Order: sequence, then structure tokens, then C-alpha cells
Amino acid sequence: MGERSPPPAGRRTRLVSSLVLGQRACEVALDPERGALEWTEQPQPRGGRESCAVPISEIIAVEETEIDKKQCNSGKWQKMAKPHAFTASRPKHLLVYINPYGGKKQGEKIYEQKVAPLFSLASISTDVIVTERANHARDNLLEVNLEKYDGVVCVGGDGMFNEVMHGLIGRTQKDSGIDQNNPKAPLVQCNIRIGIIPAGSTDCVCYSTVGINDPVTSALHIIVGDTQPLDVSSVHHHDTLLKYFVSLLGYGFYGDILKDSEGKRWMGPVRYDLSGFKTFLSHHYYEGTISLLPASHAVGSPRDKKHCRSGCHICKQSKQRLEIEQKKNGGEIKGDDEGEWKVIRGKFLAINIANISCACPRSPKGLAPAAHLADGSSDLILVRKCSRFNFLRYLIRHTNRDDQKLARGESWPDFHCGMKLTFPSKNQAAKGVTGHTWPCTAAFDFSFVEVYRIKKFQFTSKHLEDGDCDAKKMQKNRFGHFCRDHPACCCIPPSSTWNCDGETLDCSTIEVTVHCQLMKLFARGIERNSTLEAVQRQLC
Ligand SMILES: Nc1ncnc2c1ncn2[C@@H]1O[C@H](COP(=O)(O)OP(=O)(O)OP(=O)(O)O)[C@@H](O)[C@H]1O
Repeated sequence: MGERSPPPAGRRTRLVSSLVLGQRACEVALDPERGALEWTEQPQPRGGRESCAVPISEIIAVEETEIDKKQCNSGKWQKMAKPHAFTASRPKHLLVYINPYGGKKQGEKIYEQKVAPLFSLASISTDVIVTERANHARDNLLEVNLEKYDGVVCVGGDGMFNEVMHGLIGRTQKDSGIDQNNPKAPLVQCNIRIGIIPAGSTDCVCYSTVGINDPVTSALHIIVGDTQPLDVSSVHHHDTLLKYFVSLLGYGFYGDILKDSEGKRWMGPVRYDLSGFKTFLSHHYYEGTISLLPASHAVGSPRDKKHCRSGCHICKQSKQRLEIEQKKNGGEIKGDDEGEWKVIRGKFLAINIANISCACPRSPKGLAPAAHLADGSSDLILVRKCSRFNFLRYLIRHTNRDDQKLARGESWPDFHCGMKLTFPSKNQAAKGVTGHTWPCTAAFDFSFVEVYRIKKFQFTSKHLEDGDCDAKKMQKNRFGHFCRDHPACCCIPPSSTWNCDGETLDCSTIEVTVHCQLMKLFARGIERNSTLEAVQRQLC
């Protein structure tokens, strides 16, 4: 480096040099205007010239060699004098929590073999804590001196991320004197970013925010200091905070599956398939009253095809509109000024609130394909009482093609985090197996399914509205007579359980509030032309 080429008219000086890549000679240029390092092959006698560029902000380390040295294969990577100089957002010091028991118990190995060497190459120093019990990371975050860290990394699955998130949100509110038990309290945004190194069973949050479950990709997002804001919802029972969630809050079908699977932990992930099958057969519905506050600020709808992608303009616009709305209300979240509540009563097989798409490798589109990561809203999906056959069609349709064709070789839904889709084998495709045609186009188009984009939500189970005496009557009926509607179990349970990001909640009466961009991740959202985009395109 060091040679200067004459600057093209109207452009700033570029730093130009040459580089030998194997047998090929390249011209290398540092272009400050584009913020890119470009290299172009010298023109070949037979023509053809390849050009590549990498954003300067994504360079992790530089190898330094002596100019006249013919052989430069020392393999020694030099750390740059100012390794963090490229962008101010790069982390220098990280706090890392590893769950040694998450997923296939590979957390420590994944971190040591795939992530730690990259952090070291990028001159990032770390304090590593291997957790010794559940909630170790959460409790530690409530006390540790966070000022010296530029980010927190969790190595594990969704449960581990949830723990770290609860620790950071709790710590931020505690430091700011905010009462988390007050459902109307405006929570303070957490400024410290979380990086997720996927090492769990599902890793839905990582998949929905990065587009792939790959420890190296996640490590690179952390190193280059990417930032992805993320909405978080709080769940209260009267004046008590129950939990926060970022992906799914489900009542009825998904709550019952989780409840049933709890006693089968020893079976591993297959327990969800078994409990799912059992819950599907029992076909329980639950009565209750839903009150929802539509997300009037949100641009778009749960039915549109504008999926949340890197640098999403829908998230940006929605946040701006929400801020204007809140300023109009004097910066406070006040009851009536926020909009008109809608009340829905009925019998439901499933009530799902999705903060994000809930995509995962087994369900690449997710439960709510159009849900956004940071628009201050959630997608509410109500599945009203319907026949078992129709409910199965709905479950299968979740990972179905939108063009009215059921995926060829369709299979039983995957109940763990979404629905399973089976593609035809090459042989089947060659034989022209094309699948069936159903009368509806997408999961949300069934007459018994309703979807809303919301910012607040309340639910009261019918047995609580009617008073405890009705619940007692139902308990009595349990052994009294055969239940016509529910032959599988002989009675209707008075209420289901809420499945809150994979954990059960004890209360059925709850209040949910979406907090716009409460958290920040080391991620950049799903990029266009990513692996996930390719899979999703295949599905549409
Ligand atoms: N040392 C530990 N011993 C026991 N449990 C732990 C420990 N560290 C963390 N946990 C708990 O283990 C639970 C599950 O962990 P994690 O999410 O990493 O894996 P997983 O359940 O296999 O993956 P996923 O949540 O993606 O399905 C978390 O709720 C976390 O609180």
C-alpha cells in the first residue's frame, strides 16, 4: 500500500496498491467514499476481470507482511494498532455466559472452538462464566458491574437468551428506579447489546433475527458491532410482573402442549411431538374474553407479504409514528388516549401472540410470517373453535405454499415451535407428485382464524368471569358424566396455561404490553438473499 493514483474528477483520493492472490495479481484500492476495500484482477490477455469489495467496517484483522518478502506464508496475523477504529460500535470487552447443558450440551465446545478464536483475532477481551444452575446468568446480571462491558453474550438456546434478557431488563429498570410490577410504567431501553451464540434445541430468537443458526455467523455480527433493536412484551397479572417475552405467548393449543410435555423432559425434544399429538386429539377449546388495543401506529398488517428484513423501513416508520403518538399524549402511556379497545368473546382452540415471526429451521416462515422485530407491535392470531379436520388444515397450512398448493409429501405438523413441512424427494418430484389443492390460500385465510396487529392485550378466562363456583361445577362434572364435546378426556378443563417463550405461566388472566425496541441485539436482521430468504421464497 502507499502508492497513490490520480483521483478521478470529483472523487477523493484513493489508496491504491497491488496484491497477489495465489497466482493472480490484483489491484487493491481503499475507497473512503464507499467505505470499501476493493480488489480487481489485472486484465488477462484473454479478457475478463473480476472485481470484489468488502466494507471496511467488516474487516476483522489484517495480516502484515514485509514488502520485499517473496514468501509471505508466516501465517502470523497481526492485530491492528487500533482494531476497533473502523466503527465506533465494535465491542472491546464482553461478558459471556455459557449454558453447558443447553441443546446437545455442546455450548462450551462451540464457544471454545468456533467463537473464542475469532474474538481473540478481533482483539476482543472477554469474561466468561459457565453457568452452574438455572437463573445463574440472570441473578449475576442484576449485580455485576456492567459499565466495563460493551455487550453480553449468551451461549445456549432460547431459554438462556430469556434469562439474560430478564437480567438486563430487570437491571436497567432497577438502576432507573422503574417499578416493573406497574403494567403502565414506561420501561427504560437497555443500551447494552446481547449477542446470541446458538447452542440450544430450537434457537428461534437467533434464527428470526439473524436468518441462520450458525455460531460463526453470530460471532461475526458481534465482532463487527451490528445492532438490531428488538421489541419485548411484558406480561402482568394485575399489579405483578409475570414475565417478558420476545417470541411467542400462546394459550390453548401451545399452552397445553407445554404443560403436558413438562413431565416428559427425559424424552428430549421428541416430547413436544408426543404432547402435540395428544393435545391435538383432545381438541380442547377455552372460553374467555379478549380485549385488544390495535397498533394504530404500525405500518403494515399481519397478512401482508412485507417481511421484516435488514434495515426494515416498516420498523423505522412505525417507531417514528409511535413516538409522535406518545408525544401527543404527553410522553405517557395513558388509558383512553391510546385508541379504542376492541373486545372479543368466544371459544378458542388457540390464542397466539407473536412478537417476531417465530421462524426456526423446522418452520422457516414461522407462526407469524409478517411480524416485525422492532415496530412496537405484536401479531395476535385467534383460532376459534372448529372441527379437528379444519384445525389440522390450519396447522399444516402454516408452512404451506401460499399459492393454494399443499406442499408435496406433506407430513404431520411439528408441534415444538411451528409446523413441519416435508418437501418431495427428488424421485417424487421427477414422478410429478404435485400435492393437493385446498380451498384457502394461507393459514390466516380460514374463516375460523382472525389476526390483529396489537400493542396491548388482555385476557380473562370465562370460568373466572363467572366466578369460582363454575370451576367447581366443572371439577364435579369430571367424574360425573361423559362429556359430549370432549370424549378424549370426559370434561372441559376450565382454563389452559400460557406458554410464554417456552415457560408456563400460572395465571390465565393476564395483561400484555408491547415495549417498542426495549432491547438491542448484536445482529442486523435477516438479510435479503440470505439462506432463510431462499428457503422462504421456495415456500411461497
Ligand atoms: N448450568 C445450568 N444448569 C441447569 N440449567 C441451566 C443452567 N444454565 C442455564 N440453565 C437453564 O436451562 C434452560 C434451557 O437452556 P437453553 O435455552 O440454553 O437450552 P434448550 O432448552 O436446549 O434450548 P431452546 O431453549 O432453544 O429450546 C434455560 O431456561 C436456563 O435457565
